[in-house]
Amino acid sequence: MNVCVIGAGYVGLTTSAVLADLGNYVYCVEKDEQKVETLKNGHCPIFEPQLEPLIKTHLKNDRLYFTSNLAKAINDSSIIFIAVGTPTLSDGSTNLSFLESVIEELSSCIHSYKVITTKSTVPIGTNQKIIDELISLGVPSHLFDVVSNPEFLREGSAIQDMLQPDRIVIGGKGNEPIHSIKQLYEPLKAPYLVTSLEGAEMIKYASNAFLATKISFINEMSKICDSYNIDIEKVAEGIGMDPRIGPHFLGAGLGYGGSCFPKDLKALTYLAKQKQIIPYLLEATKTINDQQVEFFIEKLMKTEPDLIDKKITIWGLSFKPNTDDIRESQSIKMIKLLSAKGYHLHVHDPVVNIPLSNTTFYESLYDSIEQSDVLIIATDWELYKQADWSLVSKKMKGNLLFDCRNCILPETISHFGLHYLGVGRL
Ligand SMILES: NC(=O)c1ccc[n+]([C@@H]2O[C@H](COP(=O)([O-])OP(=O)(O)OC[C@H]3O[C@@H](n4cnc5c(N)ncnc54)[C@H](O)[C@@H]3O)[C@@H](O)[C@H]2O)c1
Ligand SMILES: O=c1ccn([C@@H]2O[C@H](COP(=O)(O)OP(=O)(O)O[C@H]3O[C@H](CO)[C@@H](O)[C@H](O)[C@H]3O)[C@@H](O)[C@H]2O)c(=O)[nH]1
Repeated sequence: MNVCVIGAGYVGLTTSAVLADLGNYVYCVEKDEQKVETLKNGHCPIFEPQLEPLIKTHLKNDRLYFTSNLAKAINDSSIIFIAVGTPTLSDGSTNLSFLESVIEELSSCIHSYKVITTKSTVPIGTNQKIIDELISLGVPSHLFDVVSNPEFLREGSAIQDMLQPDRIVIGGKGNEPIHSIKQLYEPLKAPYLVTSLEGAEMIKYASNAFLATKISFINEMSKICDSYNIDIEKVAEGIGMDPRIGPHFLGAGLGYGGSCFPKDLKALTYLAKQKQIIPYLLEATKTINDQQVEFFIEKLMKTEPDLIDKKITIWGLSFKPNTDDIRESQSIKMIKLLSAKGYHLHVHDPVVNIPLSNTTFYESLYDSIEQSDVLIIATDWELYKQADWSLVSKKMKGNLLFDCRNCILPETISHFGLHYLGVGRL
């Protein structure tokens, strides 16, 4: 099949590479011409495991084209995916300006039947508005159908998530467009859930809200565990053994960041309030997450009150491991708060290197801890979990390891004379 994907971000690039891998011919249309040039040369502008090799393979075998020419891509494709950003506005509502310009551009390019498929996460009612807008811009209704096909990939494992989805949600009206999308994904052998446009939009928000709530729940439990000297990791394991709860997303730590949970929680809260519903649980989830970094800093200050003039090293800048995405990174929030308190920080990250005030960046993991008094792990990269603790303890001046992701076993480091501080951990 010939497919067009609009937007070469995390979702657009993964969708393009995977659809090419499934045997389709894919145009990936991106408005940023510099990005298009980078991609045409086989370089991926983002760090996402497995993505660059897949892009290179399908550029070579002519299944994947990068372009900024929307009209040609639309003319040659029967299915169009929209994967542009839908960021938050200051009142919590969603900035749909990228999507709106795509619809306007599309309206002048549709001359034969197209299935327009929204992968971007959009507020309830947006897909219906796309239909109304295209018609009002003069596109005959028999020349298109609109389908909502929300994306559930996680950064850091995007390719795997898209190749082996837990489910494929398709929202729409009529059999023909839904059948086309099912045909496209047929090789994935995933379970389908077919619903209305609005149902699919809501499933995406409810999924992210539920996962974020699970994280805030375990973070609240970890504070209670902390004050009663109970190991939260055992508690998470114990509750997770109940299949009604499940073991996933019970990792206590600095809280969630990234481009999705914070944004989608705000959007759903806004949507609820638009209908005079007070979303108590969503608000509590956000409040807990917002306080998490301050809670960790207080914990650090209680253990090590005299930190001024001491060398503090922080490992990890990205919002989670295996990505270079720093959107809403809790680690960066922590660095900014500590820096505002007058501390100078020494940081390392395997893929992110951005300028931050009062911060020295190190390329080398072990150089970053030379003569450090405190080492803070803010992102649970495998590299940090596998660190040479004997070397760490030799290089550091002090001995405090503050594990903000509970990703190191306390007994692993205690052999080397390091003092472990986690959350809800003995
Ligand atoms: N990042 C994720 O892990 C993830 C997962 C699931 C769903 N989503 C949702 O998918 C959507 C995209 O997210 P993302 O992280 O990939 O976004 P992103 O910001 O990384 O990328 C969006 C891309 O679209 C391009 N773009 C904007 N307007 C365009 C236009 N008119 N024509 C062509 N290109 C245009 C931008 O230049 C950018 O490269 C969002 O709605 C997001 O909520 C994201
Ligand atoms: O037990 C856990 C699991 C995750 N996190 C944090 O939660 C955030 C989000 O992690 P994750 O969900 O793995 O990454 P995302 O790439 O943001 O993926 C989420 O957001 C995407 C965009 O909507 C969805 O498609 C995915 O299904 C959804 O998991 C990160 O800061 C993690 O550190 C925790 O603190 N504890």
